[in-house]
Amino acid sequence: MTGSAVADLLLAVDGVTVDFDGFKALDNFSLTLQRGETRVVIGPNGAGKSTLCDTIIGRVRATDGRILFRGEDIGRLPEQQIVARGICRKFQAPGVLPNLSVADNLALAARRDRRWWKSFGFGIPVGERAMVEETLDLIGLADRRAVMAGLLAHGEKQWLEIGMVVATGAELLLLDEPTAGMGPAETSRTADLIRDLGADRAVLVIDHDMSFVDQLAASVTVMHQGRFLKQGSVAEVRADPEVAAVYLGHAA
Ligand SMILES: Nc1ncnc2c1ncn2[C@@H]1O[C@H](COP(=O)(O)OP(=O)(O)OP(=O)(O)O)[C@@H](O)[C@H]1O
Repeated sequence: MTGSAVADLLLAVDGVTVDFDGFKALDNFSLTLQRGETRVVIGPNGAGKSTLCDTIIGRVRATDGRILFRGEDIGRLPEQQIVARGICRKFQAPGVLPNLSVADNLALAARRDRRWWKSFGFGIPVGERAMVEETLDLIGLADRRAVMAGLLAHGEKQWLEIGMVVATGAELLLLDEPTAGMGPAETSRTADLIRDLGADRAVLVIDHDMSFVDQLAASVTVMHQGRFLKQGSVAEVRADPEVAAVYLGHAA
């Protein structure tokens, strides 16, 4: 590996096993992500995709193996410290605050001082305000900034939540089924948004929707029974008979 490739290595999941009382939800699983890379993780139900995200964010502990973020072993850190290091996860269900405006939801996410209730009434610091403006443009909701988040359409709520992950300043974004419940037009806009998330971050996406995965045009990792099965382009993965047997066969 060249020096710059090492410098750009953001995440290394290295031989991780998660053993739930003898059942291996992850089994010697490895994956690396460079800065600027988007990776989609697919696999049939129970393949271990959520457990992978849970383990990266510190909700589940690896029984074996290491998780390195920017070279630091984060495998034993509590979740808040992992988030403070620059990893943020968006869950499938939207988690926006419905009675706050779009801009205020982003402002909360952008807060460096997490004791936001102490300072929320005293205005938003300049750097955080800039982050809110940047994120509003990125997620295409600038003209909806004053709308209460609870009044947004389903797709808009999902984009706001992706924006909230971005506004934390995280370098590694974990997106769990960002297109859940969306129609084709919203799905396609979500693919555009994720592609736009920028060269400075890394994005790990879990999704079942192959048309969305196609549109993302990102590298795909296929998991099966907690193990790495294949990695390649969507076309390579689609053409792979082993993948067809374990994943596409189930999905059809
Ligand atoms: N806390 C737990 N205790 C025991 N088994 C668990 C636990 N969490 C997950 N598992 C099991 O580990 C396996 C992997 O689950 P996981 O949710 O990571 O799969 P997944 O690929 O995300 O599946 P899906 O696509 O259905 O969400 C499953 O068989 C699941 O039942």
